[in-house]
Amino acid sequence: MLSMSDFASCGSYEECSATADWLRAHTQVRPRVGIVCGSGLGGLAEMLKDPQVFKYSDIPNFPRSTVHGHAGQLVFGTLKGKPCVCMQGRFHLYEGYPIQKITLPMRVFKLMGVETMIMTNAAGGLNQDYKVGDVMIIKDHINMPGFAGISPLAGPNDDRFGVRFPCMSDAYDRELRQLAHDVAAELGYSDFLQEGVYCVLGGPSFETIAECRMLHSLGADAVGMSTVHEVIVARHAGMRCFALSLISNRAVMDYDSQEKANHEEVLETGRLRAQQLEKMVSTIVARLDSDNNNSF
Ligand SMILES: O=P(O)(O)O[C@@H]1C[C@H](O)[C@@H](CO)O1
Ligand code: HPA
Repeated sequence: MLSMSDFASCGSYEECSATADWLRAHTQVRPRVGIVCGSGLGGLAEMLKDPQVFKYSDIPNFPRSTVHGHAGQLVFGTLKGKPCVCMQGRFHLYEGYPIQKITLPMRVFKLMGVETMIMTNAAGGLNQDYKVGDVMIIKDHINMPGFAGISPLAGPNDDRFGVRFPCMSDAYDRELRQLAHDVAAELGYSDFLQEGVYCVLGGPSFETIAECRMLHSLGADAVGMSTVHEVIVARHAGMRCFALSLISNRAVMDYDSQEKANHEEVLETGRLRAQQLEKMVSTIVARLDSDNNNSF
């Protein structure tokens, strides 16, 4: 159980610096790219060469992963020659952590030198054109917990990370999205590639039919329980963000349907698309320097 003072220090500059210092002392890798693996997508971490693996339970100030399909370890290594850090497992609001704790790794990565974040997740498809197994480039989000005042940036702003009122209209980097389209076309993946709006809810219950209908009518193409909080903190700290949703199931929109969302189906879809998703992410990482004028 966290005390009030634990809550106050969650995600603070001092806490994040202590974690970044500890990691720097334990690995030679100075990552420029951070990757977050969604449910069932942990195989992304296994692409890293010369991996150095830290269990979350061994890293100061890191929460533990509690969800099946989230291994709970941080992997440092290189991907296509680029120094990377990969979260093999993320944290979710429904696990009971303060939202600032969920997003602490983003600030730690920033302090370690990460410039580009690539997030992945599993999500329910609301868009009626989407099929299970489609991969959606996130172009924008709807932050439902944010409407209720649940924000990782709530509380005093620390200017060392970013400004009090960060802009979110450019949260998902336009050039990286274009790069993903180009890479998918080259790999022959365009048939299952989509681009759309991701809506985050608190979970852990899946949505009711009425909720799915409402979210769809609001303009959401996919619904999930993660990513957005990480993106908000990463953007606040000035990192570029790119995010992919694997449409692991179709959200139930019809009262006659017998379909029921379940975590096993989510993990199974991850297994089916894992290789292609890994290929797509690694090719994007390989191209980061030449196609996006960044400073590798
Ligand atoms: O971490 P992600 O967003 O991929 O996890 C999704 C949302 C829930 O945690 C879980 C539901 O199956 O998968
Ligand atoms: N709803 C919310 N989160 C999810 C879903 C869903 O249908 N599928 C995977 N994560």
